[in-house]
Amino acid sequence: MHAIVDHIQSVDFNAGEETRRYLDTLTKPPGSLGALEELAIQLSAITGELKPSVTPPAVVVFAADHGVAAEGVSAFPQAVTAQMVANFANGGAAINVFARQIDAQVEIVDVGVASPLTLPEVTSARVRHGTANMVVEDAMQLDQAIAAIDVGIAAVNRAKRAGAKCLIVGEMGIANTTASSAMLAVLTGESVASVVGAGTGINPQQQAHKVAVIERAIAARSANAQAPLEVLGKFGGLEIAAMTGAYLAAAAQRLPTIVDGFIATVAALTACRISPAVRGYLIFGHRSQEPGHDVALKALEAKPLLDMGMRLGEGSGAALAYPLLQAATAMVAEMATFTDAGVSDKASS
Ligand SMILES: Cc1cc2ncn([C@H]3O[C@H](COP(=O)(O)O)[C@@H](O)[C@H]3O)c2cc1C
Ligand SMILES: O=C(O)c1cccnc1
Repeated sequence: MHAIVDHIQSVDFNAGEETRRYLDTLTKPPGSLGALEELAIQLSAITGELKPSVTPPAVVVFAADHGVAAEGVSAFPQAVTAQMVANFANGGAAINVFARQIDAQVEIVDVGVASPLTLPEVTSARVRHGTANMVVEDAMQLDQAIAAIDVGIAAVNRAKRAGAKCLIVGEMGIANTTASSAMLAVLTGESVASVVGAGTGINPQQQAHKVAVIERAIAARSANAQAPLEVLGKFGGLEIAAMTGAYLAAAAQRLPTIVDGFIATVAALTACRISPAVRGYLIFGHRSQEPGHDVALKALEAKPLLDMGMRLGEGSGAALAYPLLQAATAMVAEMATFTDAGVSDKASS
């Protein structure tokens, strides 16, 4: 991890400004393509190129289990994590469908599922068989969090070597909205009640219980909010750590990265707390319905591209946003300039 962190440089703001000036020479009123123009500017700052490509994209989904599931914080049992990994391997999950739609290669990585799994389609990189219950003890040890971060780094390096020009990171792990909510409350100092949501669909009574479970864990663990790795180790998940590593590696590789929903954004916040320069490489795909997502987005000063009322994870919202990145790059590469098209660039007064 440390070698990668040392490698991360700020995005190239000069390349971004060059694209901003070029966009004003294209045959449209200046700024009229709104957020698409900002996206083009960011993609240039990330890659250092005026006309970058984001094709092909790669999807990496990290799966792991959570000891805190034993507290009854999810609407679904822990066994669903492994069952969904098999579903990913068979190509039947939402992320498989959306990945096919955008011609993305998909890698599924088992970084810590609790039960045995032997699926040839799944990369086996298990750091431990699920985390411990954060109410009782630290979810994992610091060296395990770092090992899981390294799993994420390795996966991104593989995607990059395979030719990926854009990264989409997803997760699967029953009870991971509890882990993410605990991390976010500690990292931001916001109240637990303000970041907790229904996750897979618990009722208001179960949600009050989820808040109480997290409050008990936070009181018992006494983490230093200024130490992101410690917060990750005490409350996080192995897949959240791997996602954190993936964002660090993507920044080191100058790979445009689309952040998915709530869990992904908490991992992104963790990566940015480890290395603030990561922020410039991140594009936020959508606004999740999970209430903590707004808190996490605000902490990152991020504005998501889509608002679809989704609350799934897996990288689904990021995959849906990907065509907007393609549109931004096509706009820069293919639109005619005022000079080329013989169109007057003077607004009449
Ligand atoms: C069938 C199914 C597919 C999923 N795909 C993603 N999640 C999402 O739901 C889980 C988080 O919610 P909670 O904290 O309430 O358990 C994660 O696995 C997340 O990826 C799923 C959940 C289920 C049940
Ligand atoms: O936004 C997400 O990532 C999310 C929300 C609820 C359940 N799983 C994931």
